[in-house]
Amino acid sequence: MTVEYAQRHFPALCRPRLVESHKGSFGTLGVIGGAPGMTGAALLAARAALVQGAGKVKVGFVQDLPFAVDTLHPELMLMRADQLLRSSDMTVCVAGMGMGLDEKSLGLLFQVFRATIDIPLVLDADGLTLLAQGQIGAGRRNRALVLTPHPQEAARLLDCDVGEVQGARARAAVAISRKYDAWTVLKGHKTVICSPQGDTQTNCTGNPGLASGGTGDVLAGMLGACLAQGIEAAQAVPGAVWLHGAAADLLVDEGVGPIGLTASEVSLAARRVRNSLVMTEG
Ligand SMILES: NC(=O)C1=CN([C@@H]2O[C@H](COP(=O)(O)OP(=O)(O)OC[C@H]3O[C@@H](n4cnc5c(N)ncnc54)[C@H](O)[C@@H]3O)[C@@H](O)[C@H]2O)[C@@H](O)CC1
Ligand SMILES: Nc1ncnc2c1ncn2[C@@H]1O[C@H](COP(=O)(O)OP(=O)(O)O)[C@@H](O)[C@H]1O
Repeated sequence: MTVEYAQRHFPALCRPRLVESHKGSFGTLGVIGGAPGMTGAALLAARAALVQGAGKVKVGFVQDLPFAVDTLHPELMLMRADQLLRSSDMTVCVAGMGMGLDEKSLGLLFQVFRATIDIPLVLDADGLTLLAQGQIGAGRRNRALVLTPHPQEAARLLDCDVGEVQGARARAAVAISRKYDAWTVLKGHKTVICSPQGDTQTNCTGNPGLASGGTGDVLAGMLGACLAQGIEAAQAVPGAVWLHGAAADLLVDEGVGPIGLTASEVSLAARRVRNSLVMTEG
């Protein structure tokens, strides 16, 4: 990880906050996910977004409210997914983490696509598995669609074998971007990022400490937060992936992991990395 690399490639991520900024300057992120048994997936994404600088973060659970407040982060606004989808102030949406795969989840995803035509949408996890079923078309959108599959989800999106994805990762990422007219983040060792136009790049940060449940949810939240802060997808997408890996690398350098590294720790370390980029800007 070098500060110079980030400042050269993702200058928008390294900009200091304007002194006259306010919470409205950094967007309102809606996180939709967390069906029963996977409440944590939505919380991980939402908490990651909060500490990555989103102005306000709302969580729409795919279940009745599991609790009235997140005691670790009471800053989060908690509601049911249908309530969040009816609110009009979301400026970016992140959906799919622990969303479930039943009919109710499919119906919700349909509503998510409908409600987000004019705002960026980051789709992860079960959201991708549902999209791969083909009943919902990504459709025409006015703002970015970002798909963040791990190799198994990529194989579902392309209706092929995971071995084929891993055997030609860049080709798989391009195929997903073309099929869905979207940014693709094909996760795993050396994450491949592909623009909707088919241009690929390979991320250079990260380590096997990230191979634990929930780190992908954290990445989705970070991506949403960067987009909510008004950073264009061309920098927000590769920038958030770089930050996420750089956070894990920092933790390993400090002796936290790779064994036993947790997603929550990555989230907090990513805040430190992000601020270190900003503070050292000349
Ligand atoms: N705390 C929580 O509530 C958590 C909930 N989660 C949710 O659990 C649901 C199921 O997600 P899963 O991803 O576990 O299930 P999937 O069935 O989508 O994928 C799991 C399988 O994908 C394959 N795979 C993943 N990464 C790979 C790689 N780099 N190379 C090769 N194969 C790879 C492996 O065979 C793995 O067993 C999602 O909705 C997810 O968001 C997870 O995010 C973990 C944390
Ligand atoms: N060996 C590895 N090297 C680098 N990054 C990894 C490695 N294994 C996993 N990751 C990263 O960790 C995250 C895992 O995401 P995902 O598989 O969706 O997990 P989850 O669904 O449990 O949150 C991705 O960002 C992926 O790129």
